Amino acid sequence: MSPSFIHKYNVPGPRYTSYPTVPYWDNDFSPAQYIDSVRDAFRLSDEGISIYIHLPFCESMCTFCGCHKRITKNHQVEAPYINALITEWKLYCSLFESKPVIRELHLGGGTPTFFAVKNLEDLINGIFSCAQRAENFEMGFEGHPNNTTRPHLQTLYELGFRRVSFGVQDYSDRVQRAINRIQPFENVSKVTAWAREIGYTSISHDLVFGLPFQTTSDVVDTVTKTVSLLPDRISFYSYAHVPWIPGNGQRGFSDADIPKDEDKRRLYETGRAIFETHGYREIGMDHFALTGDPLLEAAENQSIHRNFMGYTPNRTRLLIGLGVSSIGDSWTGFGQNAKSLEDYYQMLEWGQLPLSKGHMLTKEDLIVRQHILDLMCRMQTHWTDDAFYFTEVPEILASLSEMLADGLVAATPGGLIVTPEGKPFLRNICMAFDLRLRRKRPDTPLFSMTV
Ligand SMILES: C=Cc1c2[nH]c(c1C)Cc1[nH]c(c(CCC(=O)O)c1C)Cc1[nH]c(c(C)c1CCC(=O)O)Cc1[nH]c(c(C)c1C=C)C2
Ligand SMILES: C[C@H]1O[C@@H](n2cnc3c(N)ncnc32)[C@H](O)[C@@H]1O
Ligand code: MET
Ligand code: SF4
Repeated sequence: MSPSFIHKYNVPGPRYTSYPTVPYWDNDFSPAQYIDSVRDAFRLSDEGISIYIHLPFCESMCTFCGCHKRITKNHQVEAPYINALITEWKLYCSLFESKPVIRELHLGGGTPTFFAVKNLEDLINGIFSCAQRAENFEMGFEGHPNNTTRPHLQTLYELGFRRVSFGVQDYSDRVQRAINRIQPFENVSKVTAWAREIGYTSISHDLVFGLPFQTTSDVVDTVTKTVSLLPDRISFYSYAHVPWIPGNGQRGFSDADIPKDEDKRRLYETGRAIFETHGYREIGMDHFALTGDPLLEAAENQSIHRNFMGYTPNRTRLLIGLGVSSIGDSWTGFGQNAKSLEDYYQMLEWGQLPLSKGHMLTKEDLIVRQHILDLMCRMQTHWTDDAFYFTEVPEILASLSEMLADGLVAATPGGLIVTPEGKPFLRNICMAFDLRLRRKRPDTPLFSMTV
């Protein structure tokens, strides 16, 4: 790729797990209105619903991590948190006229495997005390290779989990020291083998490129070790440097230690080349999978979807987020829970859903969201149908003129298609459609860099 493109287009920009992006949500959010939209979405969701459960605790702080977490070695925190999650879920169940059917359930974090097996079992049994599994339900969790035990894997398997993703990040000692995460290959190899023996059908590894001190040879080594374990899926995330997010703990290295621009892009391309040699195919912005993987099939038949959890092969109308900081999505609205444990517990004690902010989508938001989703998931969009046309389309095309001239996007009749050269700049292309960002550029840092 031409370095001049990187210099031209590498700017701060959202990852578009939602539209509008969280910083652009309305300030005057009404929980009651959001709750009504959840009820409406529930009535319409014959495909079943999705649940995301955030388990925020970790024993130690990885200093690259952008997730919402609370560091503690005190495991007394587990039981009250599990009880609160079940209380929250029962509040949702009381909104619905029939027993919820769960199509997809994901445990994320933080570190789900921080919790004792028994507590995770109580959590899942609590959820299914007032819900049932859809015929084609899918359940997955994020496991930390340093603390996932065989009983974790075995018990969760018996409860119906078939997907697991392990945080790997990078195998180099120097990088691991800089991100305060010492994690030998043996640990990853062991948990991967257990998961496979037990019968998990989708084992995924998370890697990150652009970490402090990470070199091309670190990526070669990490990716080579990763493919040797043959995970079904690999996420290869671009390091998001967002040290201004309160409490995220990104520290212990300086800006100068982080690979940038063409150096960072080279790390990605180095990894991609090795994945492709080993039969992995690129999906969307940051995923790879082996042939036959449902995510790859969904990408190929264009049914792939994107939400707060990233890319998914299923599209449900309703996503309920449980736990601190979780985000729910009723398609016409978003709602995010309180970020602090104290506020989260307090609101539940008052018998309220612990929602602290959110956004109801306007007609315009819904159209823009569809375009952004189409670009992120299908690498193209169009407005030939009146329902997808909006008055700013000519203005958006004008603002894309340089990317059109550079061959990163191409015009189609009544639409746009992202070219292979344009894929690294997908976030930039989406930014052209982001009417809320166009109207008000942020005056403080909000987003990580697009490259
Ligand atoms: C799987 C873990 C992660 C989740 N998000 C991130 C990680 C590592 C990192 C991340 N996500 C966003 C940003 C902001 C900057 C950017 O590059 O765009 C970062 C560093 C986007 C984002 N994700 C959530 C919010 C509130 C935002 C900001 C708004 C936006 O850009 O859309 C919430 C969120 N992220 C994750 C989950 C599970 C989640 C919901 C609770 C995953
Ligand atoms: C859930 C996964 O999210 C990824 N992850 C966590 N923090 C960041 C960040 N700042 N930038 C990119 N990816 C990150 C890790 O790979 C983790 O395993
Ligand atoms: N906390 C786990 C890990 O670091 C899961 C991924 S990060 C949210 O491995
Ligand atoms: S990477 Fe995982 S273990 Fe590390 S701080 Fe983030 S959530 Fe916790």
